[in-house]
Amino acid sequence: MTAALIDGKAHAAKLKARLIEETARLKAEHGLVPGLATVLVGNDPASEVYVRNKNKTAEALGFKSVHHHLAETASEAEVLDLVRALNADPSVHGILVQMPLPKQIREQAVLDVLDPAKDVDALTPTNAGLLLSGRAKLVSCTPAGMMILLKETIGAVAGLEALVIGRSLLFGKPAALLLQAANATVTMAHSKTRDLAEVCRRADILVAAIGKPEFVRGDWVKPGATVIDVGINRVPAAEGKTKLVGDVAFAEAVERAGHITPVPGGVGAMTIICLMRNTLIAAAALAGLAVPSV
Ligand SMILES: NC(=O)C1=CN([C@@H]2O[C@H](COP(=O)(O)OP(=O)(O)OC[C@H]3O[C@@H](n4cnc5c(N)ncnc54)[C@H](OP(=O)(O)O)[C@@H]3O)[C@@H](O)[C@H]2O)C=CC1
Ligand SMILES: Nc1nc(=O)c2c([nH]1)NC[C@@H]1CN(c3ccc(C(=O)N[C@@H](CCC(=O)O)C(=O)O)cc3)C=[N+]21
Ligand SMILES: [Mg+2]
Repeated sequence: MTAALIDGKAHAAKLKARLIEETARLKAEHGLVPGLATVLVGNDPASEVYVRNKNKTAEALGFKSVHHHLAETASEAEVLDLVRALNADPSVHGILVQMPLPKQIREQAVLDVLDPAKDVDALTPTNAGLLLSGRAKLVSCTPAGMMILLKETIGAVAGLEALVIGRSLLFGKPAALLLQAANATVTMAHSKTRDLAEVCRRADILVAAIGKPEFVRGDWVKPGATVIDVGINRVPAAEGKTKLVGDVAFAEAVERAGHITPVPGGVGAMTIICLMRNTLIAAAALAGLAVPSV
């Protein structure tokens, strides 16, 4: 059996079209222009590319977009001051602080000052807690993108065995909560999990967010399962070039899975557009308007 590919780009394009319409409506009816501020600390080339793509997409939707780039050596106080200034800026509705941060800066300290109403990554304790309570206003971008792809490709996940490998605040934890809220039977695995291959073989939905290239092998995949590959790993390729691979050995897994997300062009392609959706939702909520159902 060869799996059907889940086309993240196509689903992202559909959501983008709806967001363009809704952004135009907010502007025409309420004079509201959603504003996204991105903060990058340091010079990680991959992070620079992603943050640039976030600003470009914001502009393509008709958002206001501002970028703040701080030096690798920036102090925690500098980052906190910047976040406080963005909290206070009424033209900014979404603030994204690209992770990871240099080691002199505690991520927790940054998330403790970030206004939850502008926390479009949903990383603050308030938004994480609201998700836990089933009352989330802003949902983490990549997990939200995963849920859209699952709904559009396999429909209901109720009663299915879902496995999430990885337990980060950015992906694994919120992804597991969303799957559980959709009535999947959820297992969370991590670096201390014993016999991961056997745990994987039970999963109807196998989600890998590990950060290790092609770690999940094809024979770990239950035949017919839906595989969501969150990993983004740049590895050496032919002729001194590099290429992106996921956390799943795609060529093997595609022979066993029912549906699978490629890397790139899978769930990663949904992340940025879900960030824009959160920025639009945050802008409407901060302006006291009905939250658009996009
Ligand atoms: N496509 C997208 O939009 C996004 C992609 N990513 C990508 O997803 C990947 C994961 O990132 P992120 O969620 O931030 O996770 P982290 O990098 O913060 O953590 C990795 C997780 O994987 C677990 N892990 C590590 N080694 C193993 C192992 N041998 N077996 C089982 N589990 C293991 C860790 O377990 P433990 O907790 O025990 O240490 C940890 O929970 C990265 O490649 C990242 O680039 C992330 C976010 C968005
Ligand atoms: N505060 C914070 N929020 C994040 O959401 C966040 C972060 N920090 N740190 C790093 C990870 C990683 N991440 C990705 C975003 C977009 C793609 C993406 O656009 N992927 C495309 C293109 C990949 C490519 O061609 O390079 C794809 O998979 O098709 C991937 C990964 C967000 N992250
Ligand atoms: Mg740090």
